[in-house]
Amino acid sequence: METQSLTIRRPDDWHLHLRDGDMLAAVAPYSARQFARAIIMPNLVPPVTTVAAASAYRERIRAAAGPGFEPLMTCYLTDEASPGELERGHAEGVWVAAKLYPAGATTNSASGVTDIRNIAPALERMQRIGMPLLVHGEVTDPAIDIFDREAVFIDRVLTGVLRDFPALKVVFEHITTADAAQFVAGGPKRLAATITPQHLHLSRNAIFAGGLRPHAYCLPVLKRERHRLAVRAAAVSGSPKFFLGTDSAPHLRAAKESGCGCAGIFNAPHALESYLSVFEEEGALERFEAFVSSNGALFYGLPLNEGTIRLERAAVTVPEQLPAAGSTLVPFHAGETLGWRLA
Ligand SMILES: NC(=O)N[C@@H](CC(=O)O)C(=O)O
Ligand SMILES: [Zn+2]
Ligand SMILES: [Zn+2]
Repeated sequence: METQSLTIRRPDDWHLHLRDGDMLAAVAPYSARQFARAIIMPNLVPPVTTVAAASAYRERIRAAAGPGFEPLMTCYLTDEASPGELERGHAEGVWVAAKLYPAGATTNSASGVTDIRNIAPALERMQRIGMPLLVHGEVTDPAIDIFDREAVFIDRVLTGVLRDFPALKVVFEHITTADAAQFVAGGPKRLAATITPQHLHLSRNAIFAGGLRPHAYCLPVLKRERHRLAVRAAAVSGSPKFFLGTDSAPHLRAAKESGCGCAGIFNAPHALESYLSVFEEEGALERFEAFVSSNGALFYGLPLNEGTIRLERAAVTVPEQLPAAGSTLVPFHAGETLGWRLA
């Protein structure tokens, strides 16, 4: 008989953009409704590079999300990243991890790292204190085709980081390729990956389906079908190295539907249901809970959440748009009907 409902430990989101100000106020409740904790991305303008900025941002998030949601803060690494500041923020319980954006790789990455060698002292310190490195894993070399930038990052950067810092914990964020899935699966235990719902549901054809579809544009860009299938297989494999990280990345409608549209998909409103439909299609419902509620916490060395949530079978139509910051956001799956609902 078909499963009608699923009760699981409260899940966490290991990769989330909440932005700030009016946008933060509009989007935080969607995540807080589903997740107990989230790793908060630091790519604000200006980026979150100091303990004081992270601590103040954490308070703004708590206020916007309400009780029962714990923001886990990250430090944005720049060429000038200070080992002392990283260690202090980690020791004070403000920073859980630090994020590497190769300069120019994605939204608000202009202050990112221009050469991995520049952050060697920071990585050395993080390795020593057990602070994970989170990576946007794409090279920025304009000579490299955009669809190959993740695979080339493995060879040009990630392999060297893992070799030179043999105890550093690394999360390869939002993986999109068979190359990345295979690299993580075959790598050491201290290497893991987050997976977004869009990279499980869509191949790059979605960007061009009947016309140009800005709401299917994110970075790393969607890849060809064989990569989507490999990422799906990794997600439902039961391996503890893969876990939920939505990469929900809100940009107002006008910023997406533009002559130079922003990269990012706002998937927070129905994230869990979206992942669940993938696990159901793959016949892997029994592996859903580990992917969404325990693999990430175990990797980070954090306690598992107390309490449970329930998902039930029901047809839910995702709105075409949602209000935010005096304008609108178009959510992932807009206008589609999903088969599950968070009770
Ligand atoms: N994923 C995206 O397409 N965009 C993210 C940045 C990122 O995670 O790379 C954003 O901040 O908008
Ligand atoms: Zn990224
Ligand atoms: Zn992101």
